[in-house]
Amino acid sequence: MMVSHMQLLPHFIKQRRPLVHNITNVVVTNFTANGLLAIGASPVMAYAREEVADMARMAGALVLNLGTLSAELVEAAILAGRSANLHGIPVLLDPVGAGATPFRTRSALEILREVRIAMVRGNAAEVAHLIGEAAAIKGVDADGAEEETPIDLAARAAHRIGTIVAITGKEDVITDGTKSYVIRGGHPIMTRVTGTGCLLTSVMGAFAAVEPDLLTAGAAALALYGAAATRAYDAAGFRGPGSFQTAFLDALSEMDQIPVEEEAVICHRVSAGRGFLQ
Ligand SMILES: Nc1ncnc2c1ncn2[C@@H]1O[C@H](COP(=O)(O)OP(=O)(O)OP(=O)(O)O)[C@@H](O)[C@H]1O
Ligand SMILES: Cc1ncsc1CCO
Ligand SMILES: [Mg+2]
Repeated sequence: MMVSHMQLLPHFIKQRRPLVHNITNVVVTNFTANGLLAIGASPVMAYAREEVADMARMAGALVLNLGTLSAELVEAAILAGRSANLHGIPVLLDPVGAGATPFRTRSALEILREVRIAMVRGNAAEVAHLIGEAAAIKGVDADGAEEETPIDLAARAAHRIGTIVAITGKEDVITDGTKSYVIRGGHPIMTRVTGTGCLLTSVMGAFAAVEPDLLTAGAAALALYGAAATRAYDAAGFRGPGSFQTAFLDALSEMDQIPVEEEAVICHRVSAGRGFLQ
């Protein structure tokens, strides 16, 4: 079922054009809107306290991103999140820079307390800080080549926070604490284009809007996003981060025609809450 079912989801997005309400950061706003449009979703950015609850209620998913944080943004995120919770709409959290300042960590934790979050997506450092494990992050070697697969960290976070947790990097992992996927794809050039992580969280929101099994939705989004990035890098005429960003938007618009290799998606089951059996 796995990959073949995942492969259907981009078609559903193009058919249903789900509204994705983003409360996001000023750096990635345009890229996020264009990326969501490319896959066939309907993006909206709305921040005013006066309207966030009404907008969230109409959406297929709500994405909260803490990249350019303020007290007002946290307030709006909580109002929108509570409205989404009330109406059964999945809420995703991108805790950008958690751990970088106390305000960022505190705000992410406050949102996790006040809103029922379905999915958290961040890099390993951000997720580790959310569960107070900053010191436990394994280092990357000098070339950044040997990053540890953070599957156990993701599972601990899923248990402690009580959400699905996705950690991205060289390899992506996603888990609900019981079942997990390790996904290979993408390209290192993605770290040289700002907002590839932020857009990914919003793309996961679009997938969550069309697939009620949120772990499957998240894994499918990671796999197809990575496959689109690989296709973009391979596209003729690639010269650097600028042309990659353009090629990536083009590849995202063809997501429904990009095959995901079976070997790129590995499913594991948690054994007794720690360690994984394939
Ligand atoms: N070394 C790498 N090789 C392949 N893909 C990568 C690599 N690093 C990141 N990616 C991909 O880039 C995307 C963004 O992940 P990343 O972990 O960089 O997010 P992030 O740190 O939140 O980024 P940002 O904050 O800039 O939005 C994911 O699809 C991930 O798979
Ligand atoms: C560069 C930057 N600063 C705050 S948010 C952001 C975009 C990546 O999340
Ligand atoms: Mg990020």
